[in-house]
Amino acid sequence: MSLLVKICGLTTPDTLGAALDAGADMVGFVFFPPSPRHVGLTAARELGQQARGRALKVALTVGADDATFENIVETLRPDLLQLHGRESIARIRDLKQRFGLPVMKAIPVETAADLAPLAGYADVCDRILFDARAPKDATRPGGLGATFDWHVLEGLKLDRPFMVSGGLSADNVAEAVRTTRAGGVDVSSGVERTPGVKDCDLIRNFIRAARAAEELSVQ
Ligand SMILES: O=C(O)c1ccccc1NCC(=O)[C@H](O)[C@H](O)COP(=O)(O)O
Repeated sequence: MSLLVKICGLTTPDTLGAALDAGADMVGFVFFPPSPRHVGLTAARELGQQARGRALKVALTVGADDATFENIVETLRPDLLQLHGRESIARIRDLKQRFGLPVMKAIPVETAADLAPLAGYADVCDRILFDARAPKDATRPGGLGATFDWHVLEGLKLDRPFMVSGGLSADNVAEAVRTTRAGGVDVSSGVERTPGVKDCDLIRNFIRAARAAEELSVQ
């Protein structure tokens, strides 16, 4: 079964090109100013044109308002909206109707109790991303390079495709897929030399390692 591989937090043409050339299925762009990976609208337009037709473009936001989404849709032309804030189910329905785009909701995970809202989100979202819950003092809700206990997802029965993220790297991605049986993997810090600075070789190594783990995914 094929495994979706997402490289998130891309900000430059060369690292985006490395991800595309290495066969990333999804490329993520962060629209959250406190993030070291935040992209402005001019860069979003240029990177979006570079990725068009080569991978799914994912726009990542945190509690964004409609005007922000309108600017992102006009410049990046995303294929998928990834919501990392406290977006309600009603807000997600509204966004899907307003922009006509599929939505992937990020669910922060630390313990099994964090799966409580899952059913409601799975009813309205097209995909689910399980990510490590950020510490209370974090300056952003994701992209922190920390794993969560993947056994929390062991045996999960979900009628929506889901991805696993949080602290993934070429060294642990196979174990993450083996434990969670996720249909996709998502990485940001694990392909960076310093926060926000992606490394082409790390990107290539991660994608190679994820492809090697594909047969472990049952989605
Ligand atoms: O990446 C960010 O800077 C970010 C900022 C605000 C909200 C979410 C963010 N990233 C979300 C992602 O999809 C990351 O790829 C995911 O959290 C995994 O990140 P990492 O642990 O660094 O691989």
